[in-house]
Amino acid sequence: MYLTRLALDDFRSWQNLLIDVTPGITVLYGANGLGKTNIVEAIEVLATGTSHRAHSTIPLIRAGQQKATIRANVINNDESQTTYEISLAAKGANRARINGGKSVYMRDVVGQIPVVAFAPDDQQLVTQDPSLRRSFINQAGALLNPDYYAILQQYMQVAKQRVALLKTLQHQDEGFDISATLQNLEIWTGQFIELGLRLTLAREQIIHQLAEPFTRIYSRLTSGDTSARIIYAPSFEEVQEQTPQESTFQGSYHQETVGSEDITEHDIQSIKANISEHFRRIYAGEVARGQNLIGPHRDDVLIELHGFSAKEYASNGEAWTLALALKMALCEVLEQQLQSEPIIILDDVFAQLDMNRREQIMEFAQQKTQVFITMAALRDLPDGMEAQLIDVERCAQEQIASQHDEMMHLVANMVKQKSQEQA
Ligand SMILES: Nc1ncnc2c1ncn2[C@@H]1O[C@H](COP(=O)(O)OP(=O)(O)OP(=O)(O)O)[C@@H](O)[C@H]1O
Repeated sequence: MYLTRLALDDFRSWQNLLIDVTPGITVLYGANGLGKTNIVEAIEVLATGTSHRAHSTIPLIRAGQQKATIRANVINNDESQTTYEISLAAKGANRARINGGKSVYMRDVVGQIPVVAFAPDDQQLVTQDPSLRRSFINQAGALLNPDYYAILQQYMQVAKQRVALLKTLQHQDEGFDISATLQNLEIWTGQFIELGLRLTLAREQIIHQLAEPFTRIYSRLTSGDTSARIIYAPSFEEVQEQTPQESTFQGSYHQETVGSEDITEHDIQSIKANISEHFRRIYAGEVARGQNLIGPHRDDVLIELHGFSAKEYASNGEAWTLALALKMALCEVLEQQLQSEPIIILDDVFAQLDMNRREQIMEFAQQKTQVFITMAALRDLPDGMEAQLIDVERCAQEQIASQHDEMMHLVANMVKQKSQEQA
């Protein structure tokens, strides 16, 4: 699968952009701040519904506008063509279209185009706080599990409603009859557990799929270090109790982790009952803080090296290689599951990485059907690499020229209207 055309309207810095691309390597080059990352970020958002550098839709929409549109023509494995389009709204629901048809949900488009992006700050996946690892697992989930994105959206919605109710309870005056609000909270808590558990089990399955290739690829990148592990750490500890994945912190590690497909209906009912019980214990604290104190929005993925937490112990170089192995593991799992190579994005990786890592990433990417590379200066292009070159400064100038034309057209129309009114 590969892209042949990308069109953006009011996405980040781009009022309008239209680029035609070919399979193989496409290099987007130009000075800092021209909008190169914005272009590849649009591909990532179209593929996964999210961006690794934005937590909401607002920053993705051009400043002062209400809506951003990303459109791409894709050639599928059977050589047919599909046009995918998503519209991100500053207010209200985001929408999507396939082949210019009727408006559909974002979830109908998300996951259709397999894309994995590599960036120099990927090592933060290992060293920084859990929200980055949750973003990674959400993107992986959107690509690997057709239900994942919809479950995540519903969970976030219910989590928001539940917080609103907790805050209402927090601010009730003494003597106020709170029984109706409590009843309401009970209903939302039930839904929160239901959706939260589905999300937790989906995430567990994704980490289960990634675990073996991650360890193997890390070993290959480091010429034989087999100690790298990823372990899912769900906020709903009740799931882990039911499906233990041993960490090397506590002793010997079992290569065979438990996937969510091994969990029976009986297990699920018992996990739900235990989570409900947990909520009863923390309920007063939730009201006091006005927050959902447990749930997948507090999950983490532990990354270990030599039995220690990589977040605390890994060197910069090790952290970068761990992150690289994680992204490459996702590519491998996607490839096996979809029988098609994912599209690869290498965002500004060449200028900032040492020669060894540049070579590792290039060797990997050069075998893929389509690769997008952004770079400030063409001199960073590895010697002998054949690529389609896109001058982003020229794209930006064309955009300014078309804005100018549009403005002149508007002014001309206004003058015409005025003179007609006077006549
Ligand atoms: N929502 C937005 N509306 C308007 N402009 C935006 C928006 N979001 C980002 N920008 C602008 O986009 C520009 C950055 O674009 P981008 O990150 O793609 O640059 P780049 O070409 O990749 O640069 P570098 O080589 O430094 O990484 C900045 O000037 C920023 O102000």
